[in-house]
Amino acid sequence: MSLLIADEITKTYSATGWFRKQTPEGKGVREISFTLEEGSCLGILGESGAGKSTLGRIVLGLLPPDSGTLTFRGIDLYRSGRSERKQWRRDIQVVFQDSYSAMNPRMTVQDIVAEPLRNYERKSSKEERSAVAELLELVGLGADDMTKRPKQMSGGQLQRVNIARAIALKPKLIVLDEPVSSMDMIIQKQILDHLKELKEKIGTAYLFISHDISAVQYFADRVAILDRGTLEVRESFDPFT
Ligand SMILES: Nc1ncnc2c1ncn2[C@@H]1O[C@H](COP(=O)(O)OP(=O)(O)OP(=O)(O)O)[C@@H](O)[C@H]1O
Repeated sequence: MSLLIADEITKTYSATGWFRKQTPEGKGVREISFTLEEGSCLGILGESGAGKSTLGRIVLGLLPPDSGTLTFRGIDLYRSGRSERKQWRRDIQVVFQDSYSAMNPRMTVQDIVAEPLRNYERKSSKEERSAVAELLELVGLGADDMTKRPKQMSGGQLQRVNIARAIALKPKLIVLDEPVSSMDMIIQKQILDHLKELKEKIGTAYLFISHDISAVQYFADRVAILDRGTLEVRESFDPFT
């Protein structure tokens, strides 16, 4: 059974008020279908405005579709009950492009990474500290980074903190929404290599959303092209066809 099945998902935005001129009726995503297997990576490639974030938000449970179904581990997510939704929030995590704005600047790295553990698991402070140290090590940071605050870290380091937080609960799936877009090439490659390594170590699947052909080609097992709201899954991907 596939980990995630999107079946004919449609979400269109109705243009109202000021947006009436800017957003022609019907923008969004239309009849999107794809499957994602456990431990694999599907790249969603699309240019600005293609509907990438819309799709990401639907998968994260933040935006109910108008029609279609999203089945995760055999459960129809948008028609599921409270406890299944809680499990969904735990099993599907996200890493966004803008690592700095995704975190509270007053919190320490330890607090940021420990947040999901505090929400879902009961750990003593000693257990929490060693869990956070282990997570930081997994993403190539050190235990001495624990006491730092976001302002004391580089963009690449902050994105590693975000990744450590995203993997804290050993999710089944991570939505990577342009996770390396704001970084220079060397840091991009480091982060992507680290994410690849984590995929092998913890068996997480990824939905890798990006406008960057080379990053998607380098990182994803399969690629789907999102073009003005419609999705075409390609088994093999040649950017020039
Ligand atoms: N809340 C909204 N109300 C109206 N239209 C919206 C809304 N959100 C997105 N849209 C429109 O839907 C389309 C898809 O937007 P979306 O943000 O999903 O695209 P994207 O591929 O993520 O773009 P980008 O890479 O620029 O972030 C765009 O034309 C956008 O203007």
